[in-house]
Parts: sequence; structure tokens; C-alpha cells
Amino acid sequence: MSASADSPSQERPRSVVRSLLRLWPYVRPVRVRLFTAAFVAVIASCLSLVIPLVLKWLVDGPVAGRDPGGVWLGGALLLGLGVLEAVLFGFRRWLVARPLAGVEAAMRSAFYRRLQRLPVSFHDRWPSGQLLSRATTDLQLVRMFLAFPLTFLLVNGTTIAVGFVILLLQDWLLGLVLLAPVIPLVVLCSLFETKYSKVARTAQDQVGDLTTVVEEGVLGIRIIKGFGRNRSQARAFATLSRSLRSTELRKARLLAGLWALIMALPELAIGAALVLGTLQVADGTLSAGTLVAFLSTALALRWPVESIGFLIAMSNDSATATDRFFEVMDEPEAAQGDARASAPRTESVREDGLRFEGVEFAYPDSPADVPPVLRGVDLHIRHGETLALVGATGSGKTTLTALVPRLHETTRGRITLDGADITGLTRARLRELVAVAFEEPTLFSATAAENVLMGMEGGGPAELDRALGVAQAGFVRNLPAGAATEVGEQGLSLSGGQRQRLALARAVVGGPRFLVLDDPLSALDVHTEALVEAALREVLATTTALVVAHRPSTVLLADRVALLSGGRISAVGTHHELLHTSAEYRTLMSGSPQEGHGPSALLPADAPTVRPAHGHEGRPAR
Ligand SMILES: Nc1ncnc2c1ncn2[C@@H]1O[C@H](COP(=O)(O)OP(=O)(O)OP(=O)(O)O)[C@@H](O)[C@H]1O
Repeated sequence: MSASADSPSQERPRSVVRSLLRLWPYVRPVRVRLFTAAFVAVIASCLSLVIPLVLKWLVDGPVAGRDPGGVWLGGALLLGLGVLEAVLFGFRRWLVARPLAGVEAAMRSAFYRRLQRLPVSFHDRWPSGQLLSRATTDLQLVRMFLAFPLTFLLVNGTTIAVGFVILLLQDWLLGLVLLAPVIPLVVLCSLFETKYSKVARTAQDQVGDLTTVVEEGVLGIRIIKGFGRNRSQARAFATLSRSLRSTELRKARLLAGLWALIMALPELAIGAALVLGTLQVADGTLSAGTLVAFLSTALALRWPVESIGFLIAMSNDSATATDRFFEVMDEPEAAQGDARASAPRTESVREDGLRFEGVEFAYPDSPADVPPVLRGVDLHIRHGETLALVGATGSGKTTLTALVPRLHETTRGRITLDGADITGLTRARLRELVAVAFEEPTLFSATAAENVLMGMEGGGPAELDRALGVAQAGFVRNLPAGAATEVGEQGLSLSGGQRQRLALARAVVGGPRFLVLDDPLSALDVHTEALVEAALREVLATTTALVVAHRPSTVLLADRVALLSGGRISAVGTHHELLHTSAEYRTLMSGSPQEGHGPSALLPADAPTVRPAHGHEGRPAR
């Protein structure tokens, strides 16, 4: 979802107020403090309007009557009002600071929880930078809005209204002269708001795109350096950065134009009122004190009026940030266990193994004219059996394995675990039953032990040791702090093979009933692979397992092999049966010339091979 992509909020007419009102559920818990703070700020701001009235009294009274006692009293009153105003504004800040940090934190937690619950298909569609910028910059903007523009739009609005009433009461003609710019200002503000909100949206989306590029640049630093792509990456960054800069400049130009008008029109009105007022004083129709009070009030209203421009701008930025936040919050969550009415609610206890029945799956964003990746998969992995899934690259092996832990939902057909439809199981139960390890092993910024024990709620050192043993991950003990070593962001401080072994340990630690492994040995050297294989055999003997295999050595871990072709299972049998009966299987197996595991090691001498067998003894299939 780049800046250029249409987002839901851009398609329908947008209202800043409606967008901001959606914040209410998060603001509700702190409403009392927020309203109190706004009330205190209104009082403080209106106090500044009392000062000109004291001035009027001072000029027309004690100063005109040469009464030093009165002048001192007036001075003390002005000082007292000033101090009270400052104290009240300070109190307002204290009232809002802590609760608003709480609102921001609550929104961020809700956002994070949502991200965790959203289906994998959502994460496939959304660049991580767009999500990161929503969780950081956008939520900061929202907090700033609640702390400042929200209160001051109310405070300044009230101050302006009270101020004009005071001005009109003092001299209605001069008051009307000052009020004259209001109508053009309202029209200008609404025009500005429409234009500004579009530019604000573009800028915030561009920040998201830029965050994505920075994130990819950091995570992919090895590839970028390895392929010498620093320049092209820097160019991509510079292009996005320039676009963002020009959008920010457009924002600044719009704001500057509005600000110039907001400042110039009232200044002109004050100038006109000053001329008119001076003439009235000269005529004797207006007292000098009233003119001083009038002009002081008008000057006291300058800041509330001038601030309206950037308060509107900030509110617009915040409304855009709110829209962006709710675009993610409004996304439908992944279906829960009992979401499908047709799914059986009780779990069968039969030792039926893992079954795929007429399973069809198409990625949600794939074009309508592209056939589904899986088009009716029927497969039965018997209880306690290990089945290797083999197929050409892109045939859908990873997709099929991702359906078992419900990372994606089948579009048709069903998958059962010991006879129970997986859509009828709760997520927690499904996670208990099925453990997964993917080809690309993801580790988290945590210790090696924490990464492994993520696979078993409440697991301890004994389980950890067993799992590390099974995955041949003894290297962990040689890390600087042993299993307590932080393995770094995405485990980048470890080698590919080490990461894969930790991921494998995580998959087996809980002793799952069903194990789904996506090419678990792909990054291991031949020696380690043999060790892991030996240990895996023990684990596989006690579980029902589906193992995606690219290499003959992995296939040999399995009791039977299924060939995925054309979105269906086209053949099932033992390794040797398939070598005899399926030309496609032979081609796939002979296309992996690994030292010691290639066709020479695995194809029996009488198999009709694509490449000639070399007559070595192959490892026996189980
Ligand atoms: N997130 C996705 N969105 C849309 N299409 C996808 C997505 N992931 C995979 N595909 C497509 O689905 C098809 C099957 O991909 P899959 O990764 O399951 O194949 P595979 O058999 O595991 O491949 P390999 O052996 O190379 O790992 C491919 O055509 C791929 O382009």
C-alpha cells in the first residue's frame, strides 16, 4: 500500500470531525481530566481579556485622577492576573501530560494486538513501513492533537467569542470594523482545509514508503553490499525523500499563504479601528481609557486568531493519522476457530492423522484469470507417518503447508487433524497440536533459549536441552552466554544453518502431535545435515509429519512421498515406487545433484533415470 495506492479513506468524502470523533473510545477513560484541562485553559485565556478592562479603569480612573494609591492597586491587580494566567496554563499541562501518554500507549497496544491477529494475507499486502509509521509517527500526531489543537481550538474559539462580545459592548462600531474580516477568513479556512487534507495524506503515506525503504535497506544490507546495490538503493531513497520534501514544501506553502492572510486581515482591521477610534476620542465621543481597553483587547485576540491556521493544519494532520490508524484497525481479523458454522465443534479422538479433502486455495490478491494455486488436493498422512511433499518450484508446497496452521484459509475443501476439521479448533488448540518450521527461519530479538521455548508454553531447561539435542543445535552452548545469548534482530548474528537448527528446535520442543516442516534441512552443510537427519528420525517416529522436500536426502526421512503438480497431488507412494512410476518425480529428484545425495546416491540402478545412475548404494527409505 504505497502512497500512490488508493486507500479507503481517499475514496469517500472525508470529514475531519468525523475522523477525529473515532478517537473517543480511547479518550473516554481520560475525559474528566481532558475536559477539566480545557475548562482551566478557557478560564486562563479569558483572564487575559480582563487585563484590558483593568487598564481602562486605570487610565480613566486613578491615572486621570492622579491617584498614586489607585495606580499601585491597578499595577498589583495586573501582576496578579498575569501570574494567575501562567499558573492556570501550567496546571492544564500537568493535567493532560500523563493521561495523554496513556492514550497513545493504549492505542499503540491495540494496534499491535490487531497486527498480531490480522491474517497473513493482510501482512502480504501491507508494506511494513506503512505499519511502522502508523504505530509511531501517526500516533504521536494523535497525542499532540489531543494535548494541543483539541484544547486550543476550544479555548481560542471561546476567547475570540468572549473578546468580541467585550469589544462590541465597549464600542459597537469599532467592534464591527474588527469583525469585518471574519467572513472572508472562514471561507479561506474551509478552502485551505480541503486542499491541505489531501497534501497531508500524501505526506503521511510517503513517510510510510520511506520507512519501508529504510527498513529494507537495513535488513537487506548484506544483499545490498554483496551485489554492490548501494547506489541504486540510495537513489531509490533519495527519490522518495525528494517527493516527501516537495509534499512537505507544498504543505508549508499552503500554511504560509493562510497564515499571511490570517495575520494581515486582522492587522488591517485593527489599523482601521485605531484611526476611527482616535477620531472618536478627538471628537470627545469616546474616552481615552475605552480606546486603550479596546485596542488592548483587540491585541490580546491576535494570538487566538493567528493560531487558528496552524491549529486547523494540525487537526488535519491528526485526522489523517486517525484515518490511517483505523484503516488497519478496521481490517477484518483472521477467522476464529468456531467462525465457520459448518465446522464440527468437537474434536475427534480417532488416530486418523492429517487429511486434506478437496482443498482449493487462491491468494486473495491473485488476478481472477489466474487458476488457484491449489485446485483440489486430496491427501492422507496416516497417524505416525512422515510424508514428504515434493513438487516443482512454485507448485504450491509452501502454500499447502501454511494451510495446516491456518496461516491462510482454504477457499474450498477441508483439512482435518485426527478427524477434526481445523476450522472447528480454537487457534490455541491448533497451535498446541501443530508445530511448524519454515524454510526461512525467523528468530526474534531474544535469547536463543527464549527463541526455542517460544514453541512450548511453560517449557523449561529440560525441554530446551532435548530440543537443542534433536536439532543438533549444540553450538548454542558455545555462544558467549550459552543459551542466554541474545541472538540479535532476526538472528542475524548466527549463520543460516544455525538459525535453521534453532527454528527446528522451536518446532520440536513442545513434542507436537503434528509437525509441518518446510524444507528444514536446506541451509545445512552435508555433515550437519546427516546429524540433524538422524535426530529428526527420532522425532518423526513419534509424530505425524508433513515435510516439504527439495532434496532427495530430505525425502529419505519420509515413509511416503506425495508429488504436487498442477495444483493437485498427482502421485503418492514410497520414494522407490515413485522413481519407477513418475517421470516428473524422477526429473525432480535427479535435478538435485548434491554431493552424496544426488541421483547417484538415491536412484536404484534399475530406475529409468533421466541421468544415468552411478551404481552407489542409496540410503534406504524408511
Ligand atoms: N503471498 C502470496 N501472494 C500471492 N501469490 C503467492 C504468494 N505466495 C506465493 N504465491 C504464489 O503461489 C505459488 C506457489 O508458491 P509456493 O511458495 O507455495 O510454492 P513452492 O512450491 O513452495 O515453491 P518453492 O519450491 O520455490 O519454495 C507461486 O506461483 C507463487 O508466486
